[in-house]
Amino acid sequence: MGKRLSPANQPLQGELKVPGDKSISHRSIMLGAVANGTTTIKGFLPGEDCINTIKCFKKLGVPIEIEKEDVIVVGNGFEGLQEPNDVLYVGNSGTLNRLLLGLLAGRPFHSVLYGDESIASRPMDRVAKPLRQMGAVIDGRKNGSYPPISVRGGNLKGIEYESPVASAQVKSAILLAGLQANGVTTITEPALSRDHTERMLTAFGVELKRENTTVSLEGNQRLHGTNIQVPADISSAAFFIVTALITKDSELTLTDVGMNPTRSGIVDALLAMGANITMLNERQINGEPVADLHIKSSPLKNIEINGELIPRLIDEIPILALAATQAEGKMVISDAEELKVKETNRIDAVVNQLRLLGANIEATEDGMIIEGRTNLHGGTVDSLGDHRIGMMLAIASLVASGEVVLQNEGCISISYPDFFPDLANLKNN
Ligand SMILES: O=C(O)C1=C[C@@H](OP(=O)(O)O)[C@@H](O)[C@H](O)C1
Ligand SMILES: C=C(OP(=O)(O)O)C(=O)O
Repeated sequence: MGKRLSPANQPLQGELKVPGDKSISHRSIMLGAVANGTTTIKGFLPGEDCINTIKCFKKLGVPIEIEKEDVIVVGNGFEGLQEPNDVLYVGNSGTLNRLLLGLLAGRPFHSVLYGDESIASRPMDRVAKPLRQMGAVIDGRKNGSYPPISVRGGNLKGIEYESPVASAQVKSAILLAGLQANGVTTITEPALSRDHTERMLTAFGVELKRENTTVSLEGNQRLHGTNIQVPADISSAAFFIVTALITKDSELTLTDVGMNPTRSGIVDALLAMGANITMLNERQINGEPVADLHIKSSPLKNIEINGELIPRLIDEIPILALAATQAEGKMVISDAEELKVKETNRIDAVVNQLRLLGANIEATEDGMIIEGRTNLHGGTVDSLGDHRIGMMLAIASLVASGEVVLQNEGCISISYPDFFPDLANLKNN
């Protein structure tokens, strides 16, 4: 069947606070669970990925309550985690699977992690390899590389690790294991990936050293329960930022958006393309930069997207590709092979689905090339079970000349359960 999206060509007007940051929401449960004392989380994202994080930690014996808008986690240190009686379901979440492996690598018991069809094809060797070097016993499909994956942890020793990929999931998994290891753990990455783990560990009282792309910490440190306020997710905000820019006469304010420099590459890229985006009320919450964004429709010019910018906007590439179809000139995205190991192969998914609407776009080995400015037409497209592809295609329907039918739109609730009602409110203002 699919969801029928009629062409809108209508401005977006008004103010919106998008839901809480997914990366920060996951981490707030994980660190709260292994801290000593109570952690109260405000602005937690109630998307499926983060709900699965809560369920996994409940199975590990951690009391977690949802009280109105707040999530309350009562941690009892790393020792408070108990061997689960059942397998741990990580759903669609790479972040949950990889960070949980890191945490459990330090626990002297057996756990099995499994997820949905997409997770089964996402590589885990990038975390399993360094965690084995630290002393954990990890096995899984295809020679221990793919989920379902099992871990028997304990007795870890610190390592010095040079990661071949700029991945916050790899870095965070190693740091979570390192906290339980004897000695110092150091990780260096080829470019700086999102640093929410480092910032939040500091908020929980952990001491760590950071220099450029290297972070290190001493093992056997304790975390102290704290209060966490989760900023609005810039990755969710990106869908509305781009909509406001590419639809006529739009004017939109997005409040409390997380503007961590390791995440704000999408705003930098759009500003370089000529976007009218103003940052207001810039402030810090729990060591995370936050601002309100004011966005007005703008004529855009395509630029090249590559290098150190890539990890700073990796999840926003699908919506950036849509923006490029509406901008003047050619956008070349390169150095983005990591897109191939997300919820789908996002190079193929973006190219194949946008082509169905008439986009002039082609895949390359490590990215894509988009020729603007194209009049998109209607058609039947598919999220392929990937929430970011689903939202990008829903936004594409707003600038298409005919009806777009979006198949498998249900996955959008993985990161943004109220995406369609929020979009409708901004259109009706
Ligand atoms: O650590 C995190 O919260 C995330 C890290 C990124 O993945 P990688 O670590 O694989 O780059 C990102 O794509 C994902 O959406 C969330
Ligand atoms: C890649 C993503 O998440 P994860 O790796 O946690 O599945 C995403 O949300 O775009």
